[in-house]
Amino acid sequence: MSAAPAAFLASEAVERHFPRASLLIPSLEAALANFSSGAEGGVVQPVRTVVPVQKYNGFLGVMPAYSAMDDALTTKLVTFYEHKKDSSVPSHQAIVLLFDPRNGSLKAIMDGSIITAKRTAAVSAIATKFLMPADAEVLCILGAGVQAYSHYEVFIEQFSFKEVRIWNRTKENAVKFARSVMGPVQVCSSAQEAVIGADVIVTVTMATMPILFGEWLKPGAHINAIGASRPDWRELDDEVMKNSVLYVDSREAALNESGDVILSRAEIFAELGEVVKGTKPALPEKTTVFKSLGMAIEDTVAAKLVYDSWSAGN
Ligand SMILES: NC(=O)C1=CN([C@@H]2O[C@H](COP(=O)(O)OP(=O)(O)OC[C@H]3O[C@@H](n4cnc5c(N)ncnc54)[C@H](O)[C@@H]3O)[C@@H](O)[C@H]2O)C=CC1
Ligand SMILES: O=C(O)C1=NCCCC1
Repeated sequence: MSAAPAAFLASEAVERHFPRASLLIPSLEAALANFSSGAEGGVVQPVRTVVPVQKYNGFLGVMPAYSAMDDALTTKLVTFYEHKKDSSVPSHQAIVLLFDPRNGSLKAIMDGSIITAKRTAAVSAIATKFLMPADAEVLCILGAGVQAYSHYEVFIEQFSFKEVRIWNRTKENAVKFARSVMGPVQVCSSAQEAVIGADVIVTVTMATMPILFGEWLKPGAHINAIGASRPDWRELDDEVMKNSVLYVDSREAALNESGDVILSRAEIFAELGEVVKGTKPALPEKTTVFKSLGMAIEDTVAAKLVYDSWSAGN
């Protein structure tokens, strides 16, 4: 007897079954809490394997995870390449494979790019809910790529900022961003101009050297640091790292993969999952950094949501 053929869910199907990042927030909060509960949480997730493709300035990441609570088993394959200006392909491309945990059969192959964009933004929204200052009014986004759009969408839905600012290395793309999203966005000519006075900052660039400097920060600001996922890459300078309370998605990943954490030697205060569980405090009155590396378990719960909706014929 052979297993039923795997379903293929292209990006249109994934988008249809996962139209808004916020749909995933409850399952992601549970997954983060389970991840930070050790064996009891039932999450098995090794630090991802990353294969450098040095000749072409690219990387292949392999991200497997199993969640006993969700009874879901996946692996994501993701490539990320330094974006060439004339490149017609996105800098990040991904697929997620969903297996039947009972027997190992492959159930679905699905586009992973939308999942990556939305689940990352949803996790940042969770961190922001806990860590942003009480009276946050100004949102600042540094970067204008895929993650900038997904973060904007969920942040605008979940919070009520009075002002949104964007800066991008290539101003043209910041202007394009401001023109294509729903609400008003102020395009800034420098990162400093965008950051000064901001309450919540999202760094979503492919920078390998700091683009956010501590001397610009408003005390009490919250930063979601999404880029710089290699041990020798930075988005934040030492002053940001040393003068903030540092939250991470995974301690193990941060100490292996994050140049901002490793090179600054900043002390990790808590995993976001510990805050969700209530075993570590959120300190929204302090200046806080959430250093996100991205976790396979986030893809697992997203893939399950998509597959369950698809197989129910929604
Ligand atoms: N933490 C997580 O879970 C995830 C993190 N990421 C990371 O988020 C970042 C953004 O990803 P995407 O939006 O998908 O990429 P993208 O290629 O769509 O956008 C990258 C942005 O960075 C800018 N940029 C490129 N080089 C730069 C530099 N040296 N200095 C300043 N800006 C620069 C580009 O102009 C562009 O606006 C990347 O670092 C990516 O690896 C991506 C997926 C998940
Ligand atoms: O979590 C992910 O997916 C990624 N994180 C860092 C960069 C590549 C994709």
